Amino acid sequence: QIDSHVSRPRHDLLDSSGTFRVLVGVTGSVAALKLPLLVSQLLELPGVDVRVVTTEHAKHFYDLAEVAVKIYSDKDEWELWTQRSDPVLHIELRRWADLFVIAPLDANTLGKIANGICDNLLTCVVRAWDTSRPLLFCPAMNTAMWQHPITARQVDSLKEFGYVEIPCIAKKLVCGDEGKGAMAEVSTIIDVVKQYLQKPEEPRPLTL
Ligand SMILES: CC(C)(CO)[C@@H](O)C(=O)NCCC(=O)N/C=C\S
Repeated sequence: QIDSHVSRPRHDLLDSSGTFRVLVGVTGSVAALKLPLLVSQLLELPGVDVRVVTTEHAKHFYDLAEVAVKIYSDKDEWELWTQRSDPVLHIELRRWADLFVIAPLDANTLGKIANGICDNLLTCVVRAWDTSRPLLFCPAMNTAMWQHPITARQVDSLKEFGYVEIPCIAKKLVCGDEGKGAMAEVSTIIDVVKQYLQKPEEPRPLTL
């Protein structure tokens, strides 16, 4: 249980009524090291509640203890659902969230989403996402990966689905390459999220 060894507020999906609910998706780019910063900046926005959904590869890049909100990963899906009457976590998460921001979106998960592959908790939330709600994505990958012709095709696919790109930027990357591929600055991501901060009108049933 990922909560066992860190003392942080035990948030679950029940305690965030009346707020603007932001789900952060994090995938296996080294830019995932920015997750604690992104979460802490989001928590400073008025009335915002945050949950995280992580892929397994992303876990290599951030320190769990530095993230003060609940982080859902693949095993949580299977711990929650053991029999027919149990809730389905990726469906609970798509119902809960008013906005989904995937930061960083690595090359692998970009490819999965562009093709409807849903082989983990994060991609299942995307696959079930209600496109009337904003889904923002922040690509981050090595410059050579960014320049591969398939990248532009897949980014265009996500835009056709109605998802909003927060473009990557040029930087000297951690692997020493210089060029595009770095995740947008956290301050940029926060500025974009702020543009969506009003509650949808219709009341929504709180589940779980
Ligand atoms: C990590 C950070 C944020 C430091 O400024 C920046 O380099 C970045 O966004 N990199 C993401 C690109 C990437 O995944 N490179 C992988 C191999 S070069």
